[in-house]
Amino acid sequence: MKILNVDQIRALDESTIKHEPIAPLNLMERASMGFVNWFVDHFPATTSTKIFCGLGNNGGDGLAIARLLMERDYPVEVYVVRYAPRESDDFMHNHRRLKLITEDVKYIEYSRDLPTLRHNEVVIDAILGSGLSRPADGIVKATIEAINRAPATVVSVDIASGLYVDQPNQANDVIIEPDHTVSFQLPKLAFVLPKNGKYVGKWHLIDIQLHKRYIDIAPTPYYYTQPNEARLLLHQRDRYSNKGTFGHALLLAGSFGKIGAAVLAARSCLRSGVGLLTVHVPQCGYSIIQASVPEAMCESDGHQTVLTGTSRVGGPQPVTYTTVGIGPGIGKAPETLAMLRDLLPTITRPMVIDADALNLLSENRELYSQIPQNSILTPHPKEFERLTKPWQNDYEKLDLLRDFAKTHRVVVVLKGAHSAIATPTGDVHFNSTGNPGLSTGGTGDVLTGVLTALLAQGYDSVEAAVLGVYAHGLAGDVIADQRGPIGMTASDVIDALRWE
Ligand SMILES: NC(=O)C1=CN([C@@H]2O[C@H](COP(=O)(O)OP(=O)(O)OC[C@H]3O[C@@H](n4cnc5c(N)ncnc54)[C@H](OP(=O)(O)O)[C@@H]3O)[C@@H](O)[C@H]2O)[C@H](O)CC1
Ligand SMILES: [K+]
Repeated sequence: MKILNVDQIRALDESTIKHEPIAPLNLMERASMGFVNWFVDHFPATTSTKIFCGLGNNGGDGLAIARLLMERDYPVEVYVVRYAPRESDDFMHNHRRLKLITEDVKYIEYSRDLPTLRHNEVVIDAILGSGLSRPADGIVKATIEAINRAPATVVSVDIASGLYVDQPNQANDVIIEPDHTVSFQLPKLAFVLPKNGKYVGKWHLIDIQLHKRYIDIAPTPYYYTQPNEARLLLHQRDRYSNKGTFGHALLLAGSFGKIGAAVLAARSCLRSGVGLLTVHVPQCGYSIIQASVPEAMCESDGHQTVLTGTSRVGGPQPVTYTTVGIGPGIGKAPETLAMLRDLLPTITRPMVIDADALNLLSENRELYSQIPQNSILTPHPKEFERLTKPWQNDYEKLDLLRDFAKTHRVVVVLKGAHSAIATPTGDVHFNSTGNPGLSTGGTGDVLTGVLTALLAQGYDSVEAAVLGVYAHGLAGDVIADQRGPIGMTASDVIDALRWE
């Protein structure tokens, strides 16, 4: 699913109005009706509801929503925040329509006009929407602050008032902190950026049948992975296939005290459909791998505690493997760096690079040019900062991410809420699965195993990253549904992986 910028969202509205065709007011009615249907599903008709409206079309939505909820007998109070002398046409029209059914519309011009908000009430925030052009100040700011202070449940229409759709807010901007955002048709970039979490809450999309053709041809680098899109990426297995069909992966993982990382990556690699797996670990890990991952072959390194790449016991060279994954638990010993230096030029196919392998790269940036094209790198934000440089906000981080992927012609999976997958062409796919339960040791090792398995099976790097990250998050969601996110382990995630 595409994520469009604010100008495109405006043009999409206009295109819908022109091509459907539909009057702007009727489009507003359709959007408001969609919101109300969502609201009715979530809050009973006894819910005391206060709607705060601005003077633009977001406020127009709020007035239409007020009328539609009153028609359904919700106890609704309407407040118009009068911050300017100007009102949009569709605001005015909905204002007139509302006045036909109630005289009781209140106006907020000064702080003393603000009502008291109680915990058992719901506030609908329709003050400012995608038309935000400057920080909230004056009475708008005071109203937002009062809503944020209140114990009431808050639902924002389209986007939290004060939050920009696709550009950074300043640190001292005053922004609604909603429990829910109910938006129209497509996600907004602001929704998928981790730092905006409290300004978005849970977000929901209402299909208001905006012009499909416009969406189809609109250029954008940003995508949000939908379940059906992920499912379409899945390769179907041929009945006549054999284990050779699904590749032979080599995982270079583990060091003394961190052999568990190798075990987790190996198990998830096998659970993700690899044909054959060889795990290369320091000597101290040999028996552990043999005993705990019997399906894998094991190669012992010449070194007791760290990877050096020497003395592989009868193992073929990396070049003969379909795919190599490196990083989980390897540490940063000088011998391991030397191994990485020797290894990179010998690998011609995309590989998976994670954890301390990324840290070794960031400390030896001359190696960037040796990374095989289309490799998948899986940094968490701190690792990504080491690979690049610090950023001021999520938008700057996104630029760095796209730049890095383009410059080095790699796929970068920046892990976090809505993991962002940047491609060598500069596109970014935001993941739609996963939950805070995944923030626990070992889940990154599991992801490395998953991605290594997908590359070994012949998925291209972008598809492998989009599908693998989606499936990994979905496994976390399945566990969270069953028994909550707290206490989830990386091993649980492996067990919950599904490829169907
Ligand atoms: N397809 C859809 O998504 C649909 C969306 N709809 C709704 O329409 C709004 C967008 O409406 P718009 O009128 O463009 O924008 P706003 O309601 O956000 O407000 C614009 C006015 O507010 C002024 N403004 C901007 N920033 C501030 C501020 N900080 N303080 C005070 N006033 C502000 C702005 O002034 P300018 O000087 O910039 O012109 C405007 O006067 C969208 O969010 C949806 O809710 C439609 O209902 C249908 C489909
Ligand atoms: K709003």
